[in-house]
Amino acid sequence: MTVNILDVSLRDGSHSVRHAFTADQVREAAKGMNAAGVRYFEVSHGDGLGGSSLQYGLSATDELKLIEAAAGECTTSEVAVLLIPGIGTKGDLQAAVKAGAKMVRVATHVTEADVAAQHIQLGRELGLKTAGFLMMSHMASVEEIVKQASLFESYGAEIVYVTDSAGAMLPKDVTERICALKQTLQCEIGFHAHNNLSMAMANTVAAVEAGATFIDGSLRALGAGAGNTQTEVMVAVLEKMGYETGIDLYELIDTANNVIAPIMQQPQEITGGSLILGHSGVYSSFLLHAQKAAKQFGVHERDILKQIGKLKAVGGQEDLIYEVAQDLAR
Ligand SMILES: CC[C@H](O)CC(=O)C(=O)O
Ligand SMILES: [Mn+2]
Repeated sequence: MTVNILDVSLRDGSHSVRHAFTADQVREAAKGMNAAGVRYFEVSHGDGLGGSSLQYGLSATDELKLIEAAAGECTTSEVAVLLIPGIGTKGDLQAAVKAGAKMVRVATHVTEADVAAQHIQLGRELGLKTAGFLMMSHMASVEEIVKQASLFESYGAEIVYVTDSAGAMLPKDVTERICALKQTLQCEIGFHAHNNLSMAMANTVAAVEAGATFIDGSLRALGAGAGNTQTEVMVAVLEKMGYETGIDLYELIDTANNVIAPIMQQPQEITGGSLILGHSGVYSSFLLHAQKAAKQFGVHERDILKQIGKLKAVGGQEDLIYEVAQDLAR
């Protein structure tokens, strides 16, 4: 049995380093992942193509330069990009392909797959490996996820991901969703975790056991909030479970330790803030915005995050974090 691992250190990790990756850092990480046999790894702003902005955070280096740097190191690996319709455009995807991208994951809020039709179709027309990525999957019922995933499949997605953006799911939530998708869809199923409740590895194991064949991880867990399932640990766990990953564990550990660890701006751990992300069901990428707003308005980050969870804020509503902080300060 084979599990395809897609590493998101150079995309989800962009949130964690405040979008400050340099071309040299990306080149070194890409070189290491290619040598280790990682089939796909994602490169772009944390919020996907076109994400560099005041709203989401400005990139230190143009993401097309990062994609080019990564693609230049690939002999067997392929560079993936994330595209959130409305943040990135079809033009951004075409430019990413010119820079060397071979795969696209079109991401929408879990109840809004219909906004992805033309982007998924374009991905297929461009010859890319094309996936749909249902963000904040904890917010929808199993029936709703099946409905939305079926839309992705009908547009041409070859893989549909259940994405635990808030790190709020428990293994039984993952099992239910992946099993229902396996029963209904023909395409492959993927899973993306965040470790805010320390459930990333348990959820990943649940996903694979339920039939998911594409799994995300990041080296040293570099990602938003408490980070993702740690790729090098996941490779070891999957090997012990008897799955083929095609990855050389030692090469991957060396890349994690020698390239990714020195880039990290803070330890990738479960802090009070990231714990509340998982507990209240808040987007992992909201954490650093909440910390900034907390400082600016003299309130506690966890009060902001708890309120954001109550408001059921979704990606794109980062400005609400500052409004909530201002209200709390009053
Ligand atoms: C804001 C985009 C987000 O980081 C995508 C993702 O990785 C997730 O929803 O977990
Ligand atoms: Mn993520």
